[in-house]
This record gives sequence, C-alpha cells and structure tokens, in this order.
Amino acid sequence: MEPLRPILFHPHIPSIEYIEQTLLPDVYEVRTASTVQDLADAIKRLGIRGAPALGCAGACGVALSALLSRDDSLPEFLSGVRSDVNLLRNTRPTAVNLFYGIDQVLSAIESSKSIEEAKSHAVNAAHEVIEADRRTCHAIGKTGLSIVPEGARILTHCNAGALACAEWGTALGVIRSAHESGRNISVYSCETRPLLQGARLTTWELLRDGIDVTLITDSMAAVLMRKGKIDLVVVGADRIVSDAVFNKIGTYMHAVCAKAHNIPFYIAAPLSTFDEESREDLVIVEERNPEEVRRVRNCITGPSTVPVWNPAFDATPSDLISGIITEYGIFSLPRDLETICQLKMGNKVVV
Ligand SMILES: CSC[C@H]1O[C@H](OP(=O)(O)O)[C@H](O)[C@@H]1O
Repeated sequence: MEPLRPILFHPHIPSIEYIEQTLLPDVYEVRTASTVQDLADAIKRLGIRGAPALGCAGACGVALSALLSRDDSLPEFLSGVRSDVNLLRNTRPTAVNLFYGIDQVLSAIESSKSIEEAKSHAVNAAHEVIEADRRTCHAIGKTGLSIVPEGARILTHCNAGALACAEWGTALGVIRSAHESGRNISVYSCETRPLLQGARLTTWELLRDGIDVTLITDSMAAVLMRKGKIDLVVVGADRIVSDAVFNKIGTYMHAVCAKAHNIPFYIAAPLSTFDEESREDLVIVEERNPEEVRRVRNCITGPSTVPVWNPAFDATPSDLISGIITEYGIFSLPRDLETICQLKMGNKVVV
C-alpha cells in the first residue's frame, strides 16, 4: 500500500498538493494551493490539519511565498515573505508545529546573500521539514513499541495519523508499528465531536491498513474502560508545555477516566511539539465557529440560535500522563524538562 502523505510540495510549479480532509471518508479529493492565501484557507477549514502536518504546511507556505515573490531587492523580498507568512501565523493559534515549520524556513532564508539563494534555501528547508517529520513519525512508532503489550486494546481520540503528519502518524504511528511487529492489537477510535476526526479519518486510515478498529462515540469510552476492555490510551498532541499537554477537546476527559481505571495514558508527539518554556495558563486555545457544533455537514444537531462554546483543544495536566512517546524516547513532565531542552538545543543526551 502506498504510504499516505497528506501534503506534497511542488517547487517547480510552484504549488502545494494536499488531501482535502473535510471530505473524507466518503470523498478522497486532492487539491492544490497555488498561493499562501489558498493554503491559509485550507488550514482554517481543516482541509490540512494535525500538528506535524501544520508544521509541514507552514514550511511549504514560506517556500511558496518566496518562489512566488516578484520583488527584485533582497530586503523587499524578505519583508514580503514575512508579511505573506503572517496569513499562516493567524490561521490556528494552538498547534505549535505550525510556527515551528514557518520559523525553520524563515531562519533558513534570513542570511541569504541573494534572492535566488533565498529561494533555493527556502525549498531545501521546506523539504527537510517534511522529510524530518517522516523520519520522526517512524521513530516515534518504534519508541512506542515498548509500551504496547501483545493483544493490546488501544483507545485513541481524534486523528493523530498519517493525515496529521508528513506520513505514518504519531499515535497511529505507534499503532501501525505495533501492528507491523505482529502485536495483534485492536483499536477503539473515538468519533471526536464536533468535527469527527476519529470517526471520519482514524477509522478510514486503520481500515485502509487492515488494522482492527471499532468506532465509538466519545461518551462510550468510560464504560469500555470500566468493563476492562481498554488496556492503553494513546493520543497525539498539539502543544506540550511544562505542566500540561494540549490536544483535541475530549482528551482530558479520557485522561481522567484512564486514571480512574488505572489505565496507562500516553501522548505520542515529536520534539517539535514541545513548547517547554511555556505553561498551561499562557496558551491560546483556539475557539472555532459555533456552527460546527450546531450541524454536522447538512445535518442539524442543535437550534440555530443556541449559544455554543466550541474550544478545539483542552489541556491534560502532566500528572494524568503516563509518558510522552517521542523520537528520542519516552519522557515524563516535569521530570524530563531539562533533557528535552538539551535535545532541542541539539546537545547529545543519554536518554
Ligand atoms: C499528530 S497531532 C494531531 C492532533 O491534531 C489534531 O487537531 P486538529 O484535527 O484540530 O488539527 C488533534 O488534536 C490531534 O491529536
């Protein structure tokens, strides 16, 4: 089976090709972003989504802006790219990878001596962000094997799969690696109201890979835990700060239930999702359009005039988390904060 890659960068056109995720599972459509505005629109509607995939999109967006620039002086070129890229910065505030991807490419072009050199550095840096995420997701999958017992019944929430990354996935990367190693695992995918990433995307990905998956509503998770039907919870992350992990709304609920039933609760995420200098109370949690709760596609699920609260993420405090599975090893917060800082600075650390 071809690896699932939700975002591809074509510098020679230039354009960014992506799977339009709002249409899955029933419609598989590949679309093209030819401008930074096209890309920003796709991110806002979750056509492109998932923290690492947002990092890839941000990186490609900076490179696209550079390639499309018609400025003929280097200072104007650089300032034009920076202002263009603010369109991307203002799309979704919580997933730190978006800003990581943007900054990786911006820093690659800052020291360029010419516009041509800047364009070449931008393309190379964008490709490296994507390639690095591919390597990282497979490494996370491998690291995660140590916490997946034979025959594990794994609960996951939202979609932290290939569709949320350059390929393979983080939480689903652990699940894929366990499946490939013959661990005979099965998965319960929570639908993840209101946008149903679990129902629409995770089930689609796992069925495509022949992995045993059962779809449940978010409210069914607790009783499955109480019945002893769940051995492990593994989910993704959008931003990991010193005292908490931000992930799709509903994650905290599962973490509390897992604790109450003594079920291990793991986060799977790359080091690029850590924002270790920050803390829970400093993070902006994206609040989305109320219509997303009042209707699902053309099905009305609430009165058009009912007030709605629609935060896209919640925070799970570190004490509810058994471990954070990364490409370098499994960490716990706040104990391993210094190790994570050293690794992010590129220092060699014995993990
Ligand atoms: C591999 S991280 C995926 C992460 O991103 C999702 O959010 P969204 O669908 O709003 O982009 C969700 O929080 C997943 O855990």
